[in-house]
Amino acid sequence: MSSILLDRAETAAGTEPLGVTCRGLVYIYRLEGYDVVALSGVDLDITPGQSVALIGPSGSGKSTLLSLLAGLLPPAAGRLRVGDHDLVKAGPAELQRMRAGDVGVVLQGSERNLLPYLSAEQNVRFAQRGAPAGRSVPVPREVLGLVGLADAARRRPGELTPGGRQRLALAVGLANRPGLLLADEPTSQLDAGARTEVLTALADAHRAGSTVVLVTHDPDVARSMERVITIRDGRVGAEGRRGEDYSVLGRDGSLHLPPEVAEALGPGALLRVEPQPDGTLLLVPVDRPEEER
Ligand SMILES: Nc1ncnc2c1ncn2[C@@H]1O[C@H](COP(=O)(O)OP(=O)(O)OP(=O)(O)O)[C@@H](O)[C@H]1O
Repeated sequence: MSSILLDRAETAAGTEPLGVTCRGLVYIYRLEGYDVVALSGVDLDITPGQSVALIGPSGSGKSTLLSLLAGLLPPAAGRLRVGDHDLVKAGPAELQRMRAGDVGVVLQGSERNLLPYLSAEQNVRFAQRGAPAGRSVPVPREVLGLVGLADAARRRPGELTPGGRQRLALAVGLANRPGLLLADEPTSQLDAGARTEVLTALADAHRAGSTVVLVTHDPDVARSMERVITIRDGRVGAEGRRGEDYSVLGRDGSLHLPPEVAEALGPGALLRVEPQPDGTLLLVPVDRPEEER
């Protein structure tokens, strides 16, 4: 797959990779009669240029977090910065400008990102029409080349394979050379070959200078990212880096154990915490006193 945008020095102003800072981020869906707390205090830093997978059980808050990063949902509490944008203070005009230039969003399901009656090239051009004044955008065929669709510029989404459509959705997300690319389940419902195509396109986009954050249920896709963040019960519960797993201490002092460990111990298990001379911590399960059983 080709490689326009590969030289960061050549990228235009505003296309530097963007970082993300979340502090105590809360989001609540307010329904008639009751509230659903989807995010309950997310603390997360993503440095510019990182590639990050958000994984976790269904309903844990991954898509909600991605929507907040995209400025599509407003935080109920906490702090959220994407590059220079303070998403707590930003008004609708700034959020729209951000999505039109700095942040590319690929929604779940390729068809939600594409206009079916336009060719691949026209879809990319359509996404470029909102680019901020002064932003130099690549010609659509170059963006298509980045996702391996240089030869499909005249085809409509319906004439592409499922993997091709998903790569076109990525091209639309990359149309304005965003510093942050957000993608929700970009490989779901694809066969192994198409999944590899999409992963290659994502890797090329990452190398070209975008920070990449994606939501996935696919462990192979997650492993292809530099960091794997596990969202549990609306907050960051664990993190994986270079094949090593870490638990993350919550701001309320709570600690999620790996699910298989938590399941083996059972809820309410009593653990003695023993700091070790080498700086590690030992958690020792102990029996509850007779009178508590
Ligand atoms: N539009 C909505 N209205 C009300 N509640 C919602 C809405 N969208 C999500 N939720 C609830 O918010 C919580 C988090 O949902 P979210 O979709 O962010 O989780 P997820 O980890 O992305 O799940 P999945 O992996 O199934 O997509 C869940 O309890 C869900 O039921």
